[in-house]
Amino acid sequence: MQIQPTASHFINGAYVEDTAGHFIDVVYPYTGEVVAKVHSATPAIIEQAIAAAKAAQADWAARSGVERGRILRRAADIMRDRNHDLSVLETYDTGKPYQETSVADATSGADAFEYFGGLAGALTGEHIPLAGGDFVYTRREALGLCVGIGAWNYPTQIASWKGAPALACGNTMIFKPSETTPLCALKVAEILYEAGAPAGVYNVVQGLGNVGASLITDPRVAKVSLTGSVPTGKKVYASAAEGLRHVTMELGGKSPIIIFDDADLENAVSGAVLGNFYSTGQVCSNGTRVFVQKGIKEAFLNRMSERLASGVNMGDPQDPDTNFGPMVSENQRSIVQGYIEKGKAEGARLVHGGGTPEKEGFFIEPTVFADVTDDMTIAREEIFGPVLSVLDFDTEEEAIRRANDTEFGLAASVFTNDLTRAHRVSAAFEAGTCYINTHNLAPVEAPFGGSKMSGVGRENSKLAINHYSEMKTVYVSMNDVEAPF
Ligand SMILES: NC(=O)c1ccc[n+]([C@@H]2O[C@H](COP(=O)([O-])OP(=O)(O)OC[C@H]3O[C@@H](n4cnc5c(N)ncnc54)[C@H](O)[C@@H]3O)[C@@H](O)[C@H]2O)c1
Ligand SMILES: C[N+](C)(C)CCCC=O
Repeated sequence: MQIQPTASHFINGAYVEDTAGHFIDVVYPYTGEVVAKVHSATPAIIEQAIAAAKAAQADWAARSGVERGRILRRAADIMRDRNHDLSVLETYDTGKPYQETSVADATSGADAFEYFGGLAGALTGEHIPLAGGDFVYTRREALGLCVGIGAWNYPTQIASWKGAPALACGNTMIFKPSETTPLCALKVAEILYEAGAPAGVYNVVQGLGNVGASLITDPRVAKVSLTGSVPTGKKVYASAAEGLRHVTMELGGKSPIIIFDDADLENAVSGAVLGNFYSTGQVCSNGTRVFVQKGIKEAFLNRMSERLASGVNMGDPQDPDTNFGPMVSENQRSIVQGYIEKGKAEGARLVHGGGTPEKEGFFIEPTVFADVTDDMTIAREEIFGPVLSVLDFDTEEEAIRRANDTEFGLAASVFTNDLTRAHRVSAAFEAGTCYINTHNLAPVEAPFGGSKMSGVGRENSKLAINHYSEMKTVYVSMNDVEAPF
């Protein structure tokens, strides 16, 4: 497996380098070793990428949707064929276990290219008949050059979820991965080019926030789509607003899971496991505030502790038997440790985990707190690590009110066997993505995104097309022009 990429950036159909850019170390979270180095983009690299993407856009948009779609579907096939290698790379980049990456990352990227490749040929405007024979038709047109900026938890998926709808609509893209996980997006660019995307259609440049900031203030850029934290989202949104650019903001969360007494306990525990410990808790939509009705609280805590004690296999993430990997970085681990200490200090009851195992890598144990109250720091702030907080409640009204008492609104789920309650609670949730009797599934066919401070716009599904295209109205007169003088 080649970990060091051919060069740091992929621009205009080729790997390019500018060694004047400062080094970014790629650290394998399991060993702490530097496994690759990339150079941050210099102003010359940024200019090269913008010029290439801008120059390629008109020709790409002028091709038929069927042709664009064929290229995207070919890219999906290549991604599936190379799933193993892409998953190994994703594991080096993030530390997530291969057991996860082999089913959730390149496969999710391939789904996006297949889905939006399928839609590309079906993108149309409409015909609107008017009085007197006049009519209007609308043309669905690309926005132009789009910038994608990624977080570090799903580098292949984020590069694909942004690239697929953008390219399907006839836009070109410059994608800047997170500086923590710079490798996977380069493979997405390579595959798209190999699949037939013309040079300049999908480009990748490396760098920290300053590179992202330079990209989105360039007047040639029409749209920015960010996946990242709320503080970054506020800055990027404000900056995009200066140029009235289109935006999609996929930001953080502090999502609730409500478990009623009548829920299937085993399913509820499984949902809370998926919603807290998958990807070692580094998932935006995690349901980290688990509201459990008092009647089943102790049973829930006991079963959760048993499942964690017997089921977690923490270790070498490249070993297919490992199901729990390290945190992405030393820094992220110490942030999470800080929250665990705060939880203890503020009076939450530590039920499971809380420690850092004596082994190499940035590991932290899956951690469960009970008796958490709404005002505790661990119940209010996004931790982005494997820390589950159990809060108990009496009534449905109370659970909904407390679940919604947050600035975030990314996801929410309800576990109950009462059909009408399930739909009532889902309707009451202030969140963009809700689940009944499950958590954290994100098929490409369904819109994904947040409300309140968790985001603007939606990724995936047919809705994403609206976020990467705009309608031009053409009024056609079939009559003489009536004028007052
Ligand atoms: N809603 C979603 O779909 C989703 C998915 C994954 C992660 N996230 C969120 O992402 C966060 C974790 O990721 P992170 O730590 O990489 O987030 P982050 O906000 O620190 O960084 C995200 C990206 O923004 C770039 N950036 C930083 N400052 C910038 C600026 N001023 N201008 C332009 N770009 C800038 C970074 O270099 C990085 O590529 C969490 O809050 C998580 O919830 C959200
Ligand atoms: C597909 N998941 C697991 C819901 C992750 C979506 C991206 C959030 O971090």
